[in-house]
Amino acid sequence: MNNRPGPRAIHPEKVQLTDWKSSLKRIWHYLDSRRSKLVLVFFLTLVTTVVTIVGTRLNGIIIDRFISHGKLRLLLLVCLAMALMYITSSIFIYFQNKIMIRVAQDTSAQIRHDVFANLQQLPMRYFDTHDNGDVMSRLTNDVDNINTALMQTFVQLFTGVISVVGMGIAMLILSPLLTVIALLSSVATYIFTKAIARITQKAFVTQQQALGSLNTQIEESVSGKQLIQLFDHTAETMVAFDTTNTEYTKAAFRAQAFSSTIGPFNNMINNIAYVLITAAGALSILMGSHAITVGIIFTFLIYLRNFTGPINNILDLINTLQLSLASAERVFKLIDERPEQDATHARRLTHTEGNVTFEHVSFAYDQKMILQDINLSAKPGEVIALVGPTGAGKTTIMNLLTNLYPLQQGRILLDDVDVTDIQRHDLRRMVTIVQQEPFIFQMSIRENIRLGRLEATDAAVRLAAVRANADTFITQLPNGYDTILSENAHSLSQGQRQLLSIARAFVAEAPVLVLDEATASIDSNTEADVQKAMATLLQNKTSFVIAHRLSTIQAADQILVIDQGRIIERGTHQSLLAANGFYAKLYNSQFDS
Ligand SMILES: Nc1ncnc2c1ncn2[C@@H]1O[C@H](COP(=O)(O)OP(=O)(O)OP(=O)(O)O)[C@@H](O)[C@H]1O
Repeated sequence: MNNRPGPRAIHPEKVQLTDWKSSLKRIWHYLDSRRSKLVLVFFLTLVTTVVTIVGTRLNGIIIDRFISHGKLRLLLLVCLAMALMYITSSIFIYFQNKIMIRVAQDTSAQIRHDVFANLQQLPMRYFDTHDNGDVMSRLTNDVDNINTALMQTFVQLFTGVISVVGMGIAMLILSPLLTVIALLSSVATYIFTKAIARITQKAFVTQQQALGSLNTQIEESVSGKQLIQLFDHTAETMVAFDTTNTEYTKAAFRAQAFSSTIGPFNNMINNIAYVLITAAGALSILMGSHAITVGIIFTFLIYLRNFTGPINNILDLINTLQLSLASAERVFKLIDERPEQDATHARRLTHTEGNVTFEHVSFAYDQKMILQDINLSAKPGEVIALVGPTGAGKTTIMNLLTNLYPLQQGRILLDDVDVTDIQRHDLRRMVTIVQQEPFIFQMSIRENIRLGRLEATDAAVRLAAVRANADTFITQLPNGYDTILSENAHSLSQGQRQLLSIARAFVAEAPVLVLDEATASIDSNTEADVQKAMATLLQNKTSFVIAHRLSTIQAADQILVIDQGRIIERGTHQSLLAANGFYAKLYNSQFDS
C-alpha cells in the first residue's frame, strides 16, 4: 500500500486501449439474457423511423398538392393522420427508452456484482499492489461509463442505422443529384470525426486513469484525516491533491476539447450542404426540370437532417464508446484477476489437534526476502511468544500460517498436513487471528462479533462477549448488542474495540489462535479487562502471541526472538535471560521498567 498522501504518476502501460474488441464482445455477452428486450427496442425504433420518413414525405406532398391546389378537406385528413402517427411514434420512443434504461441498469448491476464477487476472492497480493481508490473507481465510475454507453449507444445505433438506410433510400428515390451532394457532406464529417477520435482515444484512457488516482487520494485523506491534521500535513496534502487534480483536469480538457470540435465542424458542413441542395434544387426548377418541386426540396432537406443527424450521432457515439471501452477494459481486468484458489488436491479439515510446524520457511513479498529458514514447532495448548524489533517479520510469519501468501520455500504443517493442502475455508476456521488494530464493520455489535463464526447463535455471541469481558460495556450502550457501529467505530474506545475483537475470537472457537497484541495504551481498567480476556482466550489452544506484554512473554512456553526475518534465539523467558543474548538486551531495554 502507498502510505504517503501524494501525487501518483499515471502508469504508462495502462494508458492504452489494448483490447477493445474483446471488451465489446464481453459487454455483448452480458446482454445475452436481454436479447428479447433488445429485439423489441429494435422493432420500436424501426416503426418510429418509418413514421419519420413517411411523415416527412407527406409534408412535401402537402406543400406541392394541397396548398397550391386548395384541397382543404384532404389537407385536414392528412394532417390528422400525421398527428396520430407522431403521437404513436412518441409513445414508442418513450417505451424504447424505458426498456433500454432497464437493460442498461440491469447489465451494469450484473457487472458490478461480478466485479465485487471477484474482489471478495482476490489474494492479498492484489490489495498489496493496487490502491483502494483505484479499485473503488473501477467499481463505480467505470461501471457507470459502461451503463451510459449502453443507454445511449444501443438506441442511437439502432435509430442511426435504420434512419441512415431509410433516409438514404428515400433521398435516392427523390433526387439522385441532391443525394450526391448529401453524401459528399457526410463523407467530410466522417473523415474529420475519425481523425479527432484517434486523438481523443488516448486522452480518455488517461482521464479515467487520473480519476482512479484522484479517488485514491480522496480515500486516503478521508481515512487518514486525523493523522494529516495531527502532523499538520494539510498543506502538503492539498499540494499533492492539486497536482493530481491538475493532471485529471488536463486529461479531461484534452479529451473533451478535442471531441467538442466535432459538433460545430459537422454543423458547419451540414449547413453548407443545405445551402448547396437548396441552390441546386432551385436551379433545376428555374431551368424547367419537373423532377424537382418545392415540396421535394423541403422533404429532401428534412431527410438530409435526419440522415446526417444519425451519422453524426453514430460518430459521436464512437467517443462515448471509447470512454466506455476504456472503462470496460479496466472493469474486465479486475474481473479477470485470478481469485485465491485452493490447490486441486486440497482437502477438507474439520478437526485439528493443534500441532503447528514450520519447516525451513522462506518468504518474500516481492523480490526482497522477508523471512529466511524459519523452523518452529508448537504442541497443542502451548503458548508461543514472538518478540523482536519492528519490521522483523513477526506478523508475516503469522499471515503465512493462514496461507494468505504462497511460500518461496519450505512448508507449514497443521497436524502433519501442509496448510496449502487444506481447503482455505477449513484452514481459516482452525486458525483465528486477533489483529492488533481490529477492523470494525458498519453493522451491529452482535453482527460484528458474529463475524468470528457466522452460524453462531445470539446466545453464543453473548457468551463470547461475557468471556471477553465486553458484555458490561455493551449492555451499558443504549441499544446494547444492537448498537450499530460505524466503519471507524468512533463510538468505541481503543480498548473496547480490542475487547470486541477478542469476543470475535471466542465465538470462532478455533483450536489455533494468533494474537497480535495491541501496543496502544488504553486506560488501566480496560487494560486489566483485556489482559484477563486474553488469558482466558489462550486456554486450551495452541497460541501464537506477537507479544508486547510482560505477562504474556513470561508465561509463554516458548519465546522466539525474530530479527531481520530469522529466528535468532529461542527458549523460555528464564533460559533466554540466562543466555544473556539479544532477548536479554531487548527485555532489559523494553520491559525492564
Ligand atoms: N504486504 C506487504 N507487502 C510488502 N512488504 C511488506 C508487506 N507487509 C509487510 N511487509 C514488509 O515485511 C517486513 C516485515 O513486516 P512485519 O509486519 O511482518 O513485521 P513485524 O515484525 O510484525 O513488525 P511490527 O512489530 O512493527 O508489527 C517489513 O519490512 C515490512 O515492510
